[in-house]
Amino acid sequence: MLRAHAVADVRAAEHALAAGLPSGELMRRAARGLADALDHVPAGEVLVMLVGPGDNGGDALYAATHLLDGGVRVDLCLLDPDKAHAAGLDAALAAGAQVVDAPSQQRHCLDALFGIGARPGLSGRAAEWAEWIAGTRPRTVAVDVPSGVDVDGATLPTSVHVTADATVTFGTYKNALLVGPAAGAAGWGDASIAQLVDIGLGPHLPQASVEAIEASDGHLLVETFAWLREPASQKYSRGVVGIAAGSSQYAGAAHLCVAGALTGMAGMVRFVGDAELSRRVVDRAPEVVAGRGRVQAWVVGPGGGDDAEQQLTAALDDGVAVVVDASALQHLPDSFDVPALLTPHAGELADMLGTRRDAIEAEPLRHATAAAERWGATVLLKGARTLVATPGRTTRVNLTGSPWLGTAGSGDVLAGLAGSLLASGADPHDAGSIAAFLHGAASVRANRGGPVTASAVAQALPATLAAFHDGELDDVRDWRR
Ligand SMILES: NC(=O)C1=CN([C@@H]2O[C@H](COP(=O)(O)OP(=O)(O)OC[C@H]3O[C@@H](n4cnc5c(N)ncnc54)[C@H](OP(=O)(O)O)[C@@H]3O)[C@@H](O)[C@H]2O)[C@@H](O)CC1
Ligand SMILES: Nc1ncnc2c1ncn2[C@@H]1O[C@H](COP(=O)(O)OP(=O)(O)O)[C@@H](O)[C@H]1O
Repeated sequence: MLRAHAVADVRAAEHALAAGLPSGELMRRAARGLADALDHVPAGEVLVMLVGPGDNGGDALYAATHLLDGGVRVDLCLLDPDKAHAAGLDAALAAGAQVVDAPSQQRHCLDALFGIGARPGLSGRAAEWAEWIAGTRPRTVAVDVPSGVDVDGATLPTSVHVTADATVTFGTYKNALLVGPAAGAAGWGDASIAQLVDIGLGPHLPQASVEAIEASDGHLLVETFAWLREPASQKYSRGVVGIAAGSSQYAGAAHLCVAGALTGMAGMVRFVGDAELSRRVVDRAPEVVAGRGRVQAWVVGPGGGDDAEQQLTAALDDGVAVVVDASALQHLPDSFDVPALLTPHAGELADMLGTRRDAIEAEPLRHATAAAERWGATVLLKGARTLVATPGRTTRVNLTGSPWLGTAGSGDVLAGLAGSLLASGADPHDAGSIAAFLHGAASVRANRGGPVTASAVAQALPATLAAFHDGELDDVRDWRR
């Protein structure tokens, strides 16, 4: 599991660690790691460092000494020369760095304006320099976090911020490096995710503020699904998932939701719907059993028509876990007596909370968490960085997939898959986050770097699940801006 921590927790851990170390040791470790991460800058090339007034600037100044040793030329733009880290500046100047007024033609840039001490938004010369980066597009690495973003809230300011090509962070990830929209400024392009320099904070860090499942976390499956440890498992001990999806207008949603459910962990899929749709679903997927019966979880709403409300009421009356998707989200009860996983996209969450879609997209972490508290349920907010929030649990962010996954019907596959995991013994938090992980991973494996259909994602899911279980997944993270 990859973990991010809140700024206050990072600071507390830093103090605890630093107390047992020689003065300045943590900054030395950070600077060494930062210099190593800048090995793409060739000897003889000029790197311009934008240096702020705090320790973030200090990291860069000490890193400059290593880079200068290796033959890189370093220009320093000091935001406030009187406040720059004094010992770091002396060391950088002694090693051969030169101070310049402003960045100009350099092709490599280091953003060391502000780190975790940052207030969101830039003004004055910091803003001018961020605009220079945006206009000139040198290859830019941010130190710890891109300057100007909201580090804990993972939002972008209305004013200017730095957009980096990559970020080198220290000790642990920060929310803004994993969660959108801020993570977009940290360079979730080529580098895909910030590079983490281990400075020894680990033993001093408390519970994470945000976490992400990784390709190496296949053990989660065995931990979550008890029947996997039981050779005598049969279809009913694996669990039965009921699907109430599709309508005359959106018949495809029924097929896609069923396809997602069939690829999950459950032993059987039931489908309820009108007679004609049921016949078509079973024609396409003869494994499916049509009609009501005992299930361990329901999926209600994908492509649902006018009867979504009645289907949700019937599912809730069953007293088993439920995935509530799409049109069923318009008929939520005030609270849930059963384990519930709500799977809105930003527009649907906006309707649920009585706000606008752009407000959700600007602050997905806050809104997903607020909705989870409001309904006492797990909220899986779909998007480029899908979030899974549950009261009392560490919010999970999904890092797999690519923008190609934003294709009609892929949400229906996800809802079916999540329902299957729920029926098979996962709680809503694990069901939602493991489903989002597998769904994104399957889309990349189905066609890395190109378009996928929702059906192709469903087809890729079984082998993706097996590879995850066996610890054989390749890199399935978002791979391109
Ligand atoms: N934690 C760790 O384990 C380790 C941390 N390390 C490093 O330390 C970094 C944190 O350093 P830091 O605390 O000195 O804060 P930093 O972000 O450099 O800047 C604070 C200064 O900037 C100012 N300022 C802020 N925002 C502003 C804005 N928008 N516009 C204008 N001004 C603004 C702010 O002003 P104030 O808010 O006080 O008015 C203050 O003067 C951390 O990110 C990492 O790189 C490593 O060395 C090793 C281990
Ligand atoms: N830019 C993106 N990168 C990765 N995944 C994305 C992106 N955009 C959308 N997705 C994913 O695609 C799926 C779309 O679901 P949804 O909006 O419900 O579509 P539909 O209703 O057509 O099924 C979600 O799983 C979402 O997280």
